[in-house]
Amino acid sequence: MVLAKSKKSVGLGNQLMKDRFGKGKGTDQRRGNAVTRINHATGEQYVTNDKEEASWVKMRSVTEQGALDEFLATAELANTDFTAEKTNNVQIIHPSQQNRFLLSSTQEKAVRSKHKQLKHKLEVPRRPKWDKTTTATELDMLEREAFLEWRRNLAELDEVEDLLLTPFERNLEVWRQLWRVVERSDIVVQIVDARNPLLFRSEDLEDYVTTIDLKKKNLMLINKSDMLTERQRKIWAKYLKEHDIEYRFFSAALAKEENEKSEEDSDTEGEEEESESEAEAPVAETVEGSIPQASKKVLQDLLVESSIAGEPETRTPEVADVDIGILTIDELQEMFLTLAPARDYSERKLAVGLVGYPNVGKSSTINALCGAKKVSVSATPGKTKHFQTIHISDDVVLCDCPGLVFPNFAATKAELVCNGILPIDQMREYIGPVGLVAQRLPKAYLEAVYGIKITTRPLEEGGSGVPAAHELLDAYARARGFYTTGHGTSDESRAARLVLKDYVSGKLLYCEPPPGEEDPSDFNRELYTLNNIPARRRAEILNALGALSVEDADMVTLSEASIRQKGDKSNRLDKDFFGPGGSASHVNRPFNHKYSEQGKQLSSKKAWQLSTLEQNTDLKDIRLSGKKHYKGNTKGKKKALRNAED
Ligand SMILES: Nc1nc2c(ncn2[C@@H]2O[C@H](COP(=O)(O)OP(=O)(O)OP(=O)(O)O)[C@@H](O)[C@H]2O)c(=O)[nH]1
Repeated sequence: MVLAKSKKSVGLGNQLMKDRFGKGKGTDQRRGNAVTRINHATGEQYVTNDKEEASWVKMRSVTEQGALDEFLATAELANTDFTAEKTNNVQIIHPSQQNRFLLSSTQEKAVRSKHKQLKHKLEVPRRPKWDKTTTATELDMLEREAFLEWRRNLAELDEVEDLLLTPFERNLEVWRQLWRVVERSDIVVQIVDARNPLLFRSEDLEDYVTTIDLKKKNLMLINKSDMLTERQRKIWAKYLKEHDIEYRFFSAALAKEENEKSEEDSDTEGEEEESESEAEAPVAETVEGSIPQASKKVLQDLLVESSIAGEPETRTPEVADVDIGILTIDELQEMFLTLAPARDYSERKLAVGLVGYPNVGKSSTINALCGAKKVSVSATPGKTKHFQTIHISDDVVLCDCPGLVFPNFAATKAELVCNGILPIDQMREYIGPVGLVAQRLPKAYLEAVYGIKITTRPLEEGGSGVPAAHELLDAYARARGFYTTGHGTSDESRAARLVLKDYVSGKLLYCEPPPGEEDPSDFNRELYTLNNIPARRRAEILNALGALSVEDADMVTLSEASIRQKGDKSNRLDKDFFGPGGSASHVNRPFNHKYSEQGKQLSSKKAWQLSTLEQNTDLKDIRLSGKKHYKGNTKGKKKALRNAED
C-alpha cells in the first residue's frame, strides 16, 4: 500500500532551502556557510563565513586559533577575498617551535635576553582616532584595520623572531570593551597574580592609558598576596619601587574573610570590644600573625635535599619606607581617592577600571569591595564577559572589564600552563608542565602535601635527585588508585590534570622572584615548612612522627619528615597517608589565614603528644628514640641527628 504524501509535510531538502533562502533573511544572502553581506561604507558586496551572532557569542574570548581559523578570521577582519590574503597568512612552522614545553637553562637565558630587546613590540591595540564627524561605520572600519595591523605585527614576533607569546586575546569585541573601560576610567587598575606579577602586567597598557589622557592614573594591584611571605613582599616592593611602578599588595580572599568577620561581629552581642579590636587589626598583621614564629625557620635541610648547593642566605632587603602591607578594603578605597586625578567630580563619580587576565581575581576583588557577592566568582578562567559598572560608594564607580590575555612573552608553554594562562582541560602535552612543577617544588614538599613517596632514579644511574614528571605522576596516580583501563598502568594523564590544578590554585605553591633578584629556591624557602602544607596532612605527619608537641613540630622540616618516611621499614607513615580518605585533604591558600584554627585542631592531639613528651623530655631523644620507622636506618638517623643539632 502506498501512503499518500501529506501536502503539509516538509521534506529535509525543502527545509534546508527555506532556511537558506527563505524570507526574513535581511540583507544577508546565505549560500552554504558563506553569507553575502553589504559593506555599508563602500556599498560593495563581500562574502563571509561569519554569522550574525548574539552579543554574548561575539564576546567569546579567542586566545588560541588553529591555522584555518586564524586565516579565516584575518580574512574576515580585512574584509577581503580569501585568496588575496592567503599568501600573506600561510603559517610556517619552525622546527624549533615544535617543542616549546621546556628549555635548557642556556636556551632560557638566550630567550630571556631576546625578550628584553623586543619588549617594546608588545603593544596593546590602540583605538583609532575619531571625532564627532566620524560615522559609526567608518569607525568600525578603522578599528578593524588597526586591529588587523596589530595582529600582523604580533604574528611577526611569533613567526619571524620565533618567540613564544601568551595566547593573547584575538577577539576585537573584547578589546573594544577594554578601550571603553580605559576611556571611561580615571584610574586603571591592572590586577595581577602575586605569584608572578610581571607576567600578568602589560606595560604598554599603562602607556596607552596616559596617551589617552595624561591625567589618568595607573595602579598595579598585586592580588592573592596572601600567598607571599613578608620577606617576599619586601623583595618585590624594593624591585617595584626601583622601577617606578605604582603598586599595592591586596588579597581578595583575606578581604572577603574580613567582610565576613565584621558581619559576624556586628551580629554578635556582648563581645563588641574584643571583636572590634580584632576587626580593626590591619590584614597584613593578621597574615603575619597567622604564621607562627617557628614556621619562619628556613628549611635548610629541604634545600639540601633539593640539591641546591651552598648555604642559602636569609638576608631581607632594606626597604624600611616601602609599603609591604596587604591593603584592607577601606585602605584600598582610600588609595583610589588619593590617586584620583584633579577634576570636577560633581558631575561624574571617580571611575576605577579593573583590568586583568582571566582568573587573577577581578570578580573576587569587586565582591570584596562591594562587601557582598555581586559578581559571580569561578575557578574557571574567562567568566567575566562584559564590561559592567558597579557603584560601590557615593564617590566611586568600578568599571569591570572582561578578563583578557595581553600579549606578553613566555619562555615555554609549560610556564603558560602552570600560570593558568593555557587551560589545563584542553592540554594535550602534560609532561612539560608537570616537569616544571617537579623542578620548582622540593621533592619533600610534594611528598608531604600529597602523602606520597616519589621514587627517583638513583644518582649512580644518572638521576639528578629532582623527580622526573612521570616519577611524580606515577607516585601520585598509584597512591590514589588511578589506573588506565586497558593496560592497568598508572593513569598519568589524570594525575597530571589534578597536580597542575593544585599548582594553579596555589595548593602547590611557588612564587616567582623579581628578575635579577635572588635564586627562586632561596626566594621560596620559607614556603616549604610544615605549617604550609594542608592541616590534615600535617596532622598525619605529626601522628606518624609521634611524640612531638605542636610547637616542636613546627621546627621539624619536611625533609626530616621525609627521611623518617623513607627509613620506616614498617611503612607506618605510608599506611597513614594512603589509608581510606587519606588523600582527600584540601587547601586553597597555603598561608591559611585561619592558622589559629588549624592550631586548635592540632592541639586536641596535644594532650596525647604531651604525655609522650613527658616520657621523653629530651627532644633529640624523642626524634631518635628508636621509633619503629627508624629501625635499621642508620643513614636516616645520622641525617636526622644533624637536623636536630641544626
Ligand atoms: N588565595 C587567593 N585566591 C584568590 C584570591 N582572589 C581570588 N582567588 C581565587 O582565584 C580564582 C579566580 O577568582 P575570580 O575572582 O573568579 O577571578 P576573575 O579574574 O574574576 O576571573 P574571570 O571572571 O575569569 O575574569 C578563584 O578560585 C578565587 O577563589 C586571593 O586573594 N587569594
